[in-house]
Amino acid sequence: MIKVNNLHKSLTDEGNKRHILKGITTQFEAGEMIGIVGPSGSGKSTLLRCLALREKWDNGEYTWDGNSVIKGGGRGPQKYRSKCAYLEQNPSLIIDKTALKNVLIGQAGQVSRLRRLVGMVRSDDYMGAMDELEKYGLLDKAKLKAGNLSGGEKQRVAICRALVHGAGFIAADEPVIGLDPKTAEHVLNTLKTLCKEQDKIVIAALPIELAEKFCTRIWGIIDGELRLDVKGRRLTMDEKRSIDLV
Ligand SMILES: Nc1ncnc2c1ncn2[C@@H]1O[C@H](COP(=O)(O)OP(=O)(O)OP(=O)(O)O)[C@@H](O)[C@H]1O
Repeated sequence: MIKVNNLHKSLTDEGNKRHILKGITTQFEAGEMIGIVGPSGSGKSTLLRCLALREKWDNGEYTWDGNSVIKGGGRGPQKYRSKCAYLEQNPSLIIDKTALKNVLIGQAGQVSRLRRLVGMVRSDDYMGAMDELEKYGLLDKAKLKAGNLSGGEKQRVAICRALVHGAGFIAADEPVIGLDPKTAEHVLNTLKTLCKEQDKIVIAALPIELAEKFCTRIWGIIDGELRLDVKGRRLTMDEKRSIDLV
């Protein structure tokens, strides 16, 4: 169980300090797939980056299975960052390295800088990476340079990379934007299966119709506040109105 209490985050834009997340309090647990919906600029990406320990918190408490990760500000220790993965709209793969190498090296933020720098790979890592790529139908792409993969393949390589390095929680920022509907469904089904069969936690910023279709829970965020927290289902007009989505 992950608990967030009173998360605050401000950002400075051209010298002006803006309060972006205003006291987010929530909790979530293994197996949940949560869709975050809300208008543009409401704070979805910032919340995801804070939850995945990719950005410093100004204030708030964060506990993971009862253990304190953040108390006050900061970004939390590496031990916890390695349990969190952050999937971006366009996965940050190293384009001139193979899919396999990308999986082995890991993502900055999740894997320690030293390990990425040294690029040390054990035979167990190699086998684990190949197993994971095979599970996601990417075995024949393992030796291809990441720059030559399609958008959906890149996103699945990023998911493999997260899992190989021990992610229990994946925060995904609009992971299917720009993908055709069939590929988008494939990526979202992959994430859904991870939650259902491997007890992972996925929290993803998604268009409302995809959140309704794929998620077990929906959060609605507006102006940095969590206004809606319901089971995954079609939202009513009143609920959509409450987060300015009609
Ligand atoms: N680095 C930054 N410096 C200053 N302000 C920022 C920074 N990043 C984001 N913001 C501001 O914080 C607010 C929330 O941004 P965020 O990207 O979290 O929203 P969002 O809901 O994900 O938006 P979208 O749906 O358009 O991606 C916006 O007003 C944005 O302009």
